[in-house]
Amino acid sequence: MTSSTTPRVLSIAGSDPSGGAGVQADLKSIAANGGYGMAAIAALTAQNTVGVTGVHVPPPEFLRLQLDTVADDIRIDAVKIGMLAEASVIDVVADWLARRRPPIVVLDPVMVATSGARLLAPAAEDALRRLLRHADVVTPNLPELAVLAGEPEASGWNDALAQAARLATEHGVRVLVTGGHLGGASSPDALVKPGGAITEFPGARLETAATHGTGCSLSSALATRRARGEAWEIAIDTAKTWLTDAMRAGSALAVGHGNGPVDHFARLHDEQPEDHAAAWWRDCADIRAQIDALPFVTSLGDGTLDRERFRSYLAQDALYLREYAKVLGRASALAPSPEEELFWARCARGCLESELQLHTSWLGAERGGCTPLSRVNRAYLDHLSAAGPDYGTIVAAVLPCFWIYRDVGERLAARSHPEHPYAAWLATYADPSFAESTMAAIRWAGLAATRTDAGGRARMARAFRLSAHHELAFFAQ
Ligand SMILES: Nc1ncnc2c1ncn2[C@@H]1O[C@H](COP(=O)(O)OP(=O)(O)O)[C@@H](O)[C@H]1O
Ligand SMILES: Cc1ncc(COP(=O)(O)OP(=O)(O)O)c(N)n1
Repeated sequence: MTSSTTPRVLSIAGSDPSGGAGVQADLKSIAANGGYGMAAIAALTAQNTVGVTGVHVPPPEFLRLQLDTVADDIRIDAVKIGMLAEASVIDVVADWLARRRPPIVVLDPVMVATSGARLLAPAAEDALRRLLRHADVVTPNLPELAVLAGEPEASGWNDALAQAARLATEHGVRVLVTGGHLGGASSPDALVKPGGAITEFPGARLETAATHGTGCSLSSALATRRARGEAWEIAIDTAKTWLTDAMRAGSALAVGHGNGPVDHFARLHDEQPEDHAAAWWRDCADIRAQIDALPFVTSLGDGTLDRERFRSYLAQDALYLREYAKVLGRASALAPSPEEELFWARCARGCLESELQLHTSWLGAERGGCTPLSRVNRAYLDHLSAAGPDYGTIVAAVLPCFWIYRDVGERLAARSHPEHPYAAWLATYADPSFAESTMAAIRWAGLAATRTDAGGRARMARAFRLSAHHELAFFAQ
């Protein structure tokens, strides 16, 4: 059997037949954030967007059977725990975690629905506190935080942070306190660690009724993103940004008459990673047309390019690649997931190998020193080194080098023939592994655009276009 990089995420929670909260929301959230979702049902509710009309708790032993049966067959990378309803159910989950704990456990301590209905028996609150020691992160809203801490509800955000710090330290668990129940213009969240270290995630409050299941959706997105290798702080940031987009799009779903669901797949409708990259590509069509028309490119294609001119291009290319590799190294260091980290690191290595190859096969043995860096090359490299400081802007800035080189190279390679004076060089453009790397770089840069906000996307678009300008100047020098 082959192994997959798609994390398998199990929700242990209650069912919401209206699809906005509970396991139904969890499964959508897990899928929308790049995981494979599974669900063991701890309780059933009869509810809609207006309220809860009933709760039914199946025998806890049947939950134990669901959990063991799934774990007997499937590697579980992360668990998200939601509504557990009663102490006997919580005890089954605690016992299962003690026996077969998956590496990541996110606990959403569901107690009361927005509509006011109780989803946890008051007598089960102690059992839920005992479950905290099995979790990596617990994600209470303000009323839930107060119950877990055994204190009155916090009167403001600073009060909530202090309460979360006490809870985190007492139980040795990270607390992601969510600010949806705060009044005012903002809806911040904060990660509070045992010992009291706080990382805040600011957020503007949206004026929307699409708030049903926000806590469920956030906690399962967080479990999924962490299982994809993002550090806790990055995973919270990306999950919250995703949820905000899903909430914003929720009202357009027009589901129900009360507090409607979020649109978990809002990005599927209107924001594919490829869409961003395609827009940047379209936006530099004028620059690409100028590159195609350059004497250097046309004469390389028809074989009339002057030898010295070609050699000087290769010498600048070699100098460029050494510095470009360092920028790719920065992208790797800032990458939010291990896959991206590895990808950019491999590209950096590939550049250094190509630079070496240029010397061994085309330029002669000596590296550096002989050919001075041209003014045009310096300007391009300065632009790349100054890109950032965020990951998205750096990967947008490095992308045109992949993409334009691949695009121009494809057409040049097609003009080659056995007698072509540059046939050996044109053959390097047809390397399928470079085509694959280019596709992957486009995908990762596009994904970075979906993770950031409008300002970040504008910076990425500018960085891409500016790099395309430098590509033009590089070919023209
Ligand atoms: N009106 C809103 N605008 C923006 N974000 C919100 C809003 N309401 C809730 N959120 C966010 O949704 C997530 C869940 O929040 P919260 O309402 O505190 O939990 P729960 O749904 O468990 O009651 C948090 O990230 C919170 O900041
Ligand atoms: C079955 C089920 N589980 C959990 C909830 C509560 O959802 P949550 O996201 O915490 O908040 P609201 O939907 O109540 O705003 C639920 N309603 N049903």
